[in-house]
Amino acid sequence: MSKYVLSLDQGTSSSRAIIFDDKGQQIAVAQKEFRQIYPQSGWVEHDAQEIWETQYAMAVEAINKSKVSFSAIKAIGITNQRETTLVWDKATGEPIYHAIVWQDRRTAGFCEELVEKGKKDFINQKTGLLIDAYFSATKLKWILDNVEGARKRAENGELLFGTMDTWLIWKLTKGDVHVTDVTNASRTMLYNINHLDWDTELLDLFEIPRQVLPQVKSSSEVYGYTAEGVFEQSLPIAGIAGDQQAALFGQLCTQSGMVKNTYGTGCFMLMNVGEKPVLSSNKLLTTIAWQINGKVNYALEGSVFMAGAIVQWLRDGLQIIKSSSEVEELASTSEDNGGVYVVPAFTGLGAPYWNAKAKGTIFGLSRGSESAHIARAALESIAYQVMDVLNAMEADSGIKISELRVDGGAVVNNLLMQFQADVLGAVVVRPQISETTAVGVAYLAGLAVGVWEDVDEIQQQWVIDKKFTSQHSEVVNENINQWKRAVKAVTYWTEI
Ligand SMILES: Nc1ncnc2c1ncn2[C@@H]1O[C@H](COP(=O)(O)OP(=O)(O)O)[C@@H](O)[C@H]1O
Ligand SMILES: O=P(O)(O)OC[C@H](O)CO
Repeated sequence: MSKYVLSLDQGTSSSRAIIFDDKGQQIAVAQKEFRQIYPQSGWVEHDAQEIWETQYAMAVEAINKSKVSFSAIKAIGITNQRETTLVWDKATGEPIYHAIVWQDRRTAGFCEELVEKGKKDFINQKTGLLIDAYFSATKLKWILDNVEGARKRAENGELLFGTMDTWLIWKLTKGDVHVTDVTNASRTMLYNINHLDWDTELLDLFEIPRQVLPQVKSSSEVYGYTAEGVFEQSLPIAGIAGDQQAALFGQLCTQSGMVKNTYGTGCFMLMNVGEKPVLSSNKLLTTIAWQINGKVNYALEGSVFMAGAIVQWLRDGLQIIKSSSEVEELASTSEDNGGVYVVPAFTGLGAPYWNAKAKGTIFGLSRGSESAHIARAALESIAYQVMDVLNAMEADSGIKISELRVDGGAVVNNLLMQFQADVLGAVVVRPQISETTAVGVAYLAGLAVGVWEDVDEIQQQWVIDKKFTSQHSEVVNENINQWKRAVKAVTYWTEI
């Protein structure tokens, strides 16, 4: 009889639930978007109750759609938007404030102060992270400082902190289990990735009482069981991973030097660097990839803020396409970019630049420029940004990357994938399973309960859909040079 795993994929814009069978095949999926709350410019919040309600409803819907019996579902795996920060009352289960989302910039000023105080290396060596409002620590501090009475209640042990994995498990177990895993902990800026524990000096720096923090577990073990009445039958919760780490696992990048890139709204590239952390000299992050059977794997990570989002802008802002999928056809009507370059720094530039003040810019317009050139330049800009991150990764790791495994909504675009291979001078490989995040955590959960014996067994389930081989040429070299000049010009504009 087949065995099944339920994956809960709690993302930034929607809650999804997917049932996988033991061949890694998707049996049923349910997805629901929830509200994005923008109380002020630069602030982004989620209603944590809505996250729980949508995630729970999707789990029930996916189970019903799958027609799989509860006894055949062997485990639940949870993967989530990372860093998003919630504090709730231990006794009532009520959040004391909305969840502050990873994109929220309200603590940027405090982060600048920390940099000015010379805390950069101190924090980087302990956490692998750069000081930024992106991570949970300053968000948690903000809640304790700004919600009336919160700090006192936290010190009295009345409040709990968690990222979305922790919150969902606490709800699924009706308040019985308060845990997270190493991958999520490694994004808080409170966790020491060398000692694998919350770091006392960091807790002091950010004034965080230890008693609010969840227990940190591996990414693959039974953390607890769903409480009575949640589902028809109690199910073990056996896998947790931040969504980008889950995708790295779902892409079976289990050997040191293997790299995946996810092309969604933004891009997240992760490289498995093995069992020792590698600190970056090129403004990448060091993070924990997973912990299985006591063994920790580390990763280097680079994020690009604007990837698929530039295509959304062509659709909603410029209105030169009606749907994202039309971009490939429009870009293909021109043989080249006609000398047009887009630097999509609409919300600054991410890795490896970390220029928060950069603005989006289009270069090289002429009377002959057409919407096709802009569409092509926009797609090319995604590939150049990924190239910059990959080059930084090669420099940090000392490894020449010859293959990039890709996933995410934009990888259906063959023109983009071919151009990506061309500028990287590497093979771009698109697997058949597109839900790499959800399948990644299904694997982590299934490994813990024996659905799969080991990684070797899972390895065979990763099947290639299409390989894009590099056709690197002089023209591509020239394109890359022009891109570099464009980024320099944007940087100059920012400085002025
Ligand atoms: N054919 C396409 N070419 C390029 N980008 C696309 C295409 N189809 C979808 N996208 C982009 O992919 C993104 C959605 O991917 P998804 O993985 O669902 O993102 P997220 O998880 O960040 O919401 C959108 O930004 C969309 O514009
Ligand atoms: O929910 P996603 O797919 O946009 O991913 C968000 C990342 O985990 C943020 O670090």
